Amino acid sequence: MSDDDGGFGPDNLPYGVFSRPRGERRIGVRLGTGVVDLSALGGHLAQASLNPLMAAGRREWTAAREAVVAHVVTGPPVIPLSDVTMHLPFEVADYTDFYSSEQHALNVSAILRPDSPGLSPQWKHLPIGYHGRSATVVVSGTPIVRPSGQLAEGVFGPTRRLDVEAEVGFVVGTPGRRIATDDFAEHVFGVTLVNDWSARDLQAWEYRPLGPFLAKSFATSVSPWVVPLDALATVPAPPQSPEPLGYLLPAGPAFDLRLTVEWNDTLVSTPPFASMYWTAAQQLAHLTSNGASVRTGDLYASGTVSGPERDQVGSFLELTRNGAEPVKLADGTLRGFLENGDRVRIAGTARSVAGTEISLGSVSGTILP
Ligand SMILES: O=C(O)/C=C/C(=O)CC(=O)CC(=O)O
Ligand SMILES: [Ca+2]
Ligand SMILES: [Mg+2]
Repeated sequence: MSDDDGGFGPDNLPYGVFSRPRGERRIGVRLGTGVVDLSALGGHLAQASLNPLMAAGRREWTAAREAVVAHVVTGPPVIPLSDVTMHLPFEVADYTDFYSSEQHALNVSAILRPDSPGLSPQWKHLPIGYHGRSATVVVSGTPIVRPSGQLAEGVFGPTRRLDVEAEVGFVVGTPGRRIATDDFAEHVFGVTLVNDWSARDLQAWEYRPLGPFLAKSFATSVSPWVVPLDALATVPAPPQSPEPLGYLLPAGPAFDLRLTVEWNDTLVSTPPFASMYWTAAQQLAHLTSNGASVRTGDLYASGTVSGPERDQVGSFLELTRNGAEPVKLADGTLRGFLENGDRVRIAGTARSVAGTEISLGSVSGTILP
């Protein structure tokens, strides 16, 4: 990452939607510490959301990126981020969350189900997921109000085990159904960072047998920046055994993304995305394999990203062993789960197709009572 652009140089150019005071929403790309207004380029770039561009398909995406790169080299004005408000960059259609980190699944199982630790029998045969709530996907910086709910039998109140999940989101551009893994890049527009906030006490009480419901539907935060697939270098997917069924093959590309999790400005974890078991192409193939359709603006998230080390986990449930082993923050205070006023920032870096280190931006949220 070069010092002067902070990972937001001309090899990156993630898209976002910004406004200036009393101004309308516009599409821009991040350049250094500012944003370049793309409205002068016209067409799908002169809109208030990324959806029209996302709906236009892969050829248009590549053409738009070429036009943006050509525009950026002419030295256009860069509006400082401090002068703009960032918005949700696209209208979220459906939101789906997967569970594709083997290490995360093993950790959670050992912590929450010590009587039967390990992967569930289908785990290596299909990418497990659930359908979430798109209406509560919010842009980074939106305060997160501590949810209330049933915490245990006869107890309704504010969650005492509010947690984060560091994830990578994939944004669908072109609609489709029964999408082959080879067609991943025809349908997926780009990548954004996701924090899938989770209330562990609600979750433990409500989730069997149908899975997460209110424990995760209250808020999901996303970065304001969508990094186009065209910007990202790919790496080979990790080996899978047993071999998945044919509709999940070939596995498709993997991405060497490195995340960081900061709790009140203390770096507590560095989750490695390259270690994910199921690829984003397999997740999309599975999601649509029954004939279900995806549409422009669908967001699907990887699942919590956890590596093998204690300081590589993507949730505080894992980091603090369900609160039993608190972490010490830089100010000397101890934390098991989130307290009111706490702030979490998930950031990430990637390798660009040009071989440079680029930033995925960040997703932050502060907890309100
Ligand atoms: O294993 C469990 O009981 C629970 C797991 C999760 O809460 C994780 C989830 O939402 C899916 C993921 O992010 O990997
Ligand atoms: Ca999740
Ligand atoms: Mg959520």
